[in-house]
Amino acid sequence: MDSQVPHLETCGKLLVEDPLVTITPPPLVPGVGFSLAVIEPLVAAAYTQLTLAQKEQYLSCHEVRFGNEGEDENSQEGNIRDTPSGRLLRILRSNAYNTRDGRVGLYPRVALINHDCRPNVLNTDRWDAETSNWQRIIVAARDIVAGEEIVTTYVPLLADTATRRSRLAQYGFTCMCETCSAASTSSAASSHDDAMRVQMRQVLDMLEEREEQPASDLPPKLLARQAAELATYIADNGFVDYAAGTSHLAAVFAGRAGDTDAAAYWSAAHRADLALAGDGIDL
Ligand SMILES: C[S@@+](CC[C@H](N)C(=O)[O-])C[C@H]1O[C@@H](n2cnc3c(N)ncnc32)[C@H](O)[C@@H]1O
Repeated sequence: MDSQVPHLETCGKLLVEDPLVTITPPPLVPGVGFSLAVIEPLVAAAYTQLTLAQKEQYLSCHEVRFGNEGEDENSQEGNIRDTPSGRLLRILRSNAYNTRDGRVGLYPRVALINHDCRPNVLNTDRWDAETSNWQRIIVAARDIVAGEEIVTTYVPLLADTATRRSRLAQYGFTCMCETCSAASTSSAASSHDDAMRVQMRQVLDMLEEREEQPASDLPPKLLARQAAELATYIADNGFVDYAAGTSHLAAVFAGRAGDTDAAAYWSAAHRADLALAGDGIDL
């Protein structure tokens, strides 16, 4: 363990980064994704605007290449050509984040962070009026001991192992984090973990729908209990990407059920979840 690396406490802001490059992608093609052929010249044009040092930073980012991609025109997996702009596009595909205004950005330092299905940081974004950029912010979601790897998630975590792995395939690896490795053993604990993630996703979808369009088919007290269970599950598991949203739902449904104590409790939890990313931004 490296004694020079400090022990990081929950809420510690680890990294704030401006995008090196952003592009506005064409509209998503349903079932296909973004058209790589349209994005390639956009990336190449953005790259030419960079300084030499920035270009080096861009090219230092990890590049995922699938099988014989670039060599075989009939390859089914992305098939980005083996050209300089093809390489730029592959780097963007391997590391980019969507910004909240519909753009796609490359953040080279954030891009160094590996994936884990139980991450230890919140990885979010914030509008920076000074630079007119969506900055990415990395915040410790729990205490992190010196020498422990900082890990984020590349995919939604309220999904079972097979679903998470299939979404991670676009990054060119099979996740073997502790959670996924346990799933390979088909242990009861891991089956339970998978089942809970899926069940909580269903509860989240149901509550989000009912928040928008209240329906009278379920009693308010039952909805409040389910929202509180969901928010507690998210907090207990450290799935901070979902924390602000689920504490908000727990406060809303407690209020609708007339439980003022619970509404106050979850409102305070919601404020704390927002504060984790700083500036009270809504996740
Ligand atoms: C955004 S980059 C992360 C930084 C990269 N490891 C590097 O050294 O620059 C994503 C790539 O890192 C690797 N990676 C990230 N998380 C991983 C994991 N849990 N298991 C195996 N490979 C992983 C994969 O090659 C993936 O395409």
